[in-house]
Amino acid sequence: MLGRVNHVAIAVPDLEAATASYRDTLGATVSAPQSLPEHGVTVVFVELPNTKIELLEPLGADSPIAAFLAKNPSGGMHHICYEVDDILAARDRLTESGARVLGNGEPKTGAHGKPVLFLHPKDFNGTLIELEQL
Ligand SMILES: CC[C@@H](C(=O)O)C(=O)SCCNC(=O)CCNC(=O)[C@H](O)C(C)(C)COP(=O)(O)OP(=O)(O)OC[C@H]1O[C@@H](n2cnc3c(N)ncnc32)[C@H](O)[C@@H]1OP(=O)(O)O
Ligand SMILES: [Co+2]
Repeated sequence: MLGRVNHVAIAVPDLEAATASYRDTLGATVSAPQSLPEHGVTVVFVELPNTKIELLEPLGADSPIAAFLAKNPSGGMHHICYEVDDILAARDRLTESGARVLGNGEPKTGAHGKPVLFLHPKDFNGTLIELEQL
């Protein structure tokens, strides 16, 4: 069911500072910031030869990353995103096996304009999983 790792996400308290670290200290290519109100985050993508790093900063009062940052004030690894060919088939298989698909179970449009879903971290060894259909 799982394809390539699309991105690894890091929640950060200060997106501008984190972007500068990756660009200026680590010498990486970074995208412009993209605000995604439906997801409650602003993101910057760091482009790597084999995958991407997604830097996430909270946006708005109900950001899903606010509680995570309250527990990890200097930031931390937040989720890993795997590519899938058929997100609805993946969702149905996961639901049947007892895994919790977050939200109402319907995919939302993610940062790349593709359908995404999230799986509860407690069902996957303490790791929040995002699935993205290419
Ligand atoms: C830009 C769009 C998109 C993309 O295209 O790439 C994105 O990536 S958006 C990214 C942000 N969106 C999301 O994270 C959506 C899914 N997340 C959620 O629905 C919630 O954050 C959550 C995972 C259900 C947690 O919410 P909540 O239950 O309200 O928070 P708690 O603090 O009570 O957490 C319960 C429990 O789970 C642990 N936890 C929370 N987040 C993580 C995490 N990222 N990784 C590992 N574990 C996590 C948390 O510590 C709690 O555990 P206990 O303390 O042991 O109870
Ligand atoms: Co993501």
